[in-house]
Amino acid sequence: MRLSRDVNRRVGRAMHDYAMLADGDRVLVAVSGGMDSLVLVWLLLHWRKKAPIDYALEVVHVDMEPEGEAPGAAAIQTADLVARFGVQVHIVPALWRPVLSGEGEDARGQDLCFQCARSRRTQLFEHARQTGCTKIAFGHHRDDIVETFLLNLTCAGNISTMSPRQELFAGRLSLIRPLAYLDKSEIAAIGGELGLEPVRSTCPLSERTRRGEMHQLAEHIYRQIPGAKEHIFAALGNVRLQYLLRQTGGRRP
Ligand SMILES: Nc1ncnc2c1ncn2[C@@H]1O[C@H](COP(=O)(O)OP(=O)(O)OP(=O)(O)O)[C@@H](O)[C@H]1O
Repeated sequence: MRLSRDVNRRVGRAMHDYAMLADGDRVLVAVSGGMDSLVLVWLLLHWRKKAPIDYALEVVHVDMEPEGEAPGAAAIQTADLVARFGVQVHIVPALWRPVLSGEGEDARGQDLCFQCARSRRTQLFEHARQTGCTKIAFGHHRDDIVETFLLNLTCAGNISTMSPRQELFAGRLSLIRPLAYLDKSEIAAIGGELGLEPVRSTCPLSERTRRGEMHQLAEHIYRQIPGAKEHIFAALGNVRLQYLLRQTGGRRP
């Protein structure tokens, strides 16, 4: 299958703007079984065929519901889908799994989504270290980047988002997001053309998270203001620090 010229150009621009891949890289690709990360695996394989550089891919799924020592149903489905691209998935059983005791919080009142994502990331970092991968590719896209910005703005009181490339551990590990310039709908269209049926999330909280609320808010803004998504995304790279609240009274925050 071929990508449209526009999609191809934006993937290339994201890769280039953030120097995402280099010759000889070993890249861990984090695949959840959702459409975005499945398309990501396909895209990185497709890109390698025509790029002037070569890189190795280690595709990893953190199994949130293992059946004892064996992989769970969602992990098996994910591995089967990725096997269609001729690639094997390494299934890693989750070290930490949420125990629900109410509205998305554990017995100590901590946010389960946050803990779950943090634990999964830690496992992915460790797997990258063990397999000699210096980059981890995630399936986040432009909608995720805008919605994270809205989340941080409205719920955490800061102006930030997830960067298309983020350096960790003094540069020993980079997180990359090659789909950063694509919309979720464009990724779904690619997945549809590839005949992919994503694995349904079995997380009981997936429908009622703060992120879900940010998605609704973003959709509302886009309906009211044409071009708002493009403007918000552009604004994240066009910060006018002198027009923010920078106290100059000598007081340290
Ligand atoms: N269980 C998992 N194992 C490995 N990687 C994961 C897992 N869950 C999420 N990820 C990675 O984190 C990214 C963001 O996860 P998130 O939960 O927001 O997305 P998703 O809706 O579950 O799936 P997708 O982004 O694949 O459609 C995914 O694109 C994927 O790269």
